[in-house]
Amino acid sequence: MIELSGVGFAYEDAERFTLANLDLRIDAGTVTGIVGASGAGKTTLAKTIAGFIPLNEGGTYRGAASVAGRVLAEGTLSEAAAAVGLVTQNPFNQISGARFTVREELAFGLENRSVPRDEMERRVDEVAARLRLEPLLDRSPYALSGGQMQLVAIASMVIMQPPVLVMDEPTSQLDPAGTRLVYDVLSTLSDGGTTVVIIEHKTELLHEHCDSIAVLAGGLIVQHGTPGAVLADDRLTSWGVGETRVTTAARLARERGLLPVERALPIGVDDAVEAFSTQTGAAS
Ligand SMILES: Nc1ncnc2c1ncn2[C@@H]1O[C@H](COP(=O)(O)OP(=O)(O)OP(=O)(O)O)[C@@H](O)[C@H]1O
Repeated sequence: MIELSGVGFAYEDAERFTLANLDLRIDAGTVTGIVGASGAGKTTLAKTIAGFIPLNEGGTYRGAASVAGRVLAEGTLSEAAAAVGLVTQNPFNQISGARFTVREELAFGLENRSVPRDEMERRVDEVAARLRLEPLLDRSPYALSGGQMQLVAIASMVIMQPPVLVMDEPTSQLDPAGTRLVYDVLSTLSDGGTTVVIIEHKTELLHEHCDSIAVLAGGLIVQHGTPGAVLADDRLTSWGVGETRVTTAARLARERGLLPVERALPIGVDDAVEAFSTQTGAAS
């Protein structure tokens, strides 16, 4: 379980706290989406869950953040990295720079943990198959497209099998097929007990794949609940979060009297079909 209690953080020389007295509980083995306006502090929250804040970032920190009962701030950065894998927003920065091929890059973290060679090779093959990286294994990590680099950055974190995986906009450079691949891998990992936290602007994806969604605004978690409850919340756009296209269409339909005002707005296609079928049935 991830538990943040009264967490506040102000970057060095910043005029205000980016995170202000923030509380958040995330159950183990779930997939949780974090949403919020640009600049709301989502990346800062991701770094806090991973222990990078305060361990590797100057500034003013308060409160307590724990993962599986351990306060990461009380240990070392490498202990924190073993507990929480963080896939950062820019995959280029995540490439070690110490290895010549994607295969070696994927094995890099395992080498540092002295994982036996045969197990290392098995895990490289497994993650490469999962994320369709086989054709890239002998290429230089720097000779990849942005999307390919993003998949390698994700794979190099997934291969470490951390109990918690935090991903900061992991599909920002991926096409729909790559995006689906990543979300399928995340679902499989969470089925296996991994806790996944994902920062993502595409609310359709969060609706499909998350157990819960938390909204960050004004340095606080202002709403946390099921995707259905959060994405249908009338305050969503005022928090700078985009509703799904289905919800937008349903809202227009409601304004034109095609859906009753008391009915919760649908979020996904299946809910919409049900909402409009019921409506048609009631009207006939
Ligand atoms: N290293 C830093 N030093 C000083 N201020 C920072 C630093 N990183 C972020 N900030 C500030 O903290 C605030 C939150 O930034 P953060 O990147 O966490 O937001 P975000 O919600 O992830 O934004 P986006 O959706 O645009 O990625 C912003 O005002 C930003 O300018």
